[in-house]
Amino acid sequence: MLDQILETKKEEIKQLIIPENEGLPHRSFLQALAKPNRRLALIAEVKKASPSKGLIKPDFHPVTIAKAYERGGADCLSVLTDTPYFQGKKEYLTEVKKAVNLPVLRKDFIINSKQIIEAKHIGADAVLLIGEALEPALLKELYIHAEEIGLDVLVEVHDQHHLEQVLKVIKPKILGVNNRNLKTFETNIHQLSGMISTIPQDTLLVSESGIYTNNDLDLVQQFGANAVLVGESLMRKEDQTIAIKELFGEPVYE
Ligand SMILES: O=C(O)c1ccccc1NCC(=O)[C@H](O)[C@H](O)COP(=O)(O)O
Repeated sequence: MLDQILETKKEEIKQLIIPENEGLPHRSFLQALAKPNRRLALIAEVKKASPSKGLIKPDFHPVTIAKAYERGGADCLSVLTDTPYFQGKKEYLTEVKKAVNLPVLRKDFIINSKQIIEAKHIGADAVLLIGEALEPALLKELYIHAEEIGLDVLVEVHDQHHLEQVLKVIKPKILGVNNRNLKTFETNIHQLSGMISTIPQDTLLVSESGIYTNNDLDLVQQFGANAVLVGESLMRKEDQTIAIKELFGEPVYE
């Protein structure tokens, strides 16, 4: 699946026209994660559908969801901008950025500098770079480019091998360990546990995917995570503000 997605991205890039606007004022994704509202920082994902789960939220209104996440105390947002596989849109990111005061990550499959420039123009504060999708030299080039134009970068890996490959070329300020294997879709909430000793201590560590319960939060925090990226489990609930409070084990007053 990952290979198929990357082929689609190569085709999209051929057609890509970067909008001629100034972008929107930058908000620091890194600082928001470093000073979280709770014991673990929360990146809440605006996600309509996914290759592994199909349609997650039929009644999908990205701005309403983003505002509910903000009310629930999310520290940052992640917005899917991929259309073919996640039913996301670039416009959703711009609309969300204008509607809330939180930093916003462009969640997509970035393989080319043009997509990074585009991310800035549509209002993103941060971009995702996936270790499994990029040769180390290209990852380094894109990372430097993103930082140069003022974007934060979430560098993601799934396994120890790719972690070591990434650390040979860059020292990411924010590192995500994806509990989901993007080739098989299997999720393993323990994915981070064996990797912590390789991760530089001052790196902000995000546990991503397959997080459903307060026990899951306890577990990834024990493994050393500073933040979590959560999509499906929040999106499946009727009210995303309540969903966040339930995830963090807080009382919900209706
Ligand atoms: O979610 C998928 O099915 C997926 C498939 C192929 C590539 C990437 C995929 N997901 C991207 C993500 O990293 C997640 O959207 C994110 O970590 C949130 O995960 P979850 O809480 O499990 O929705």
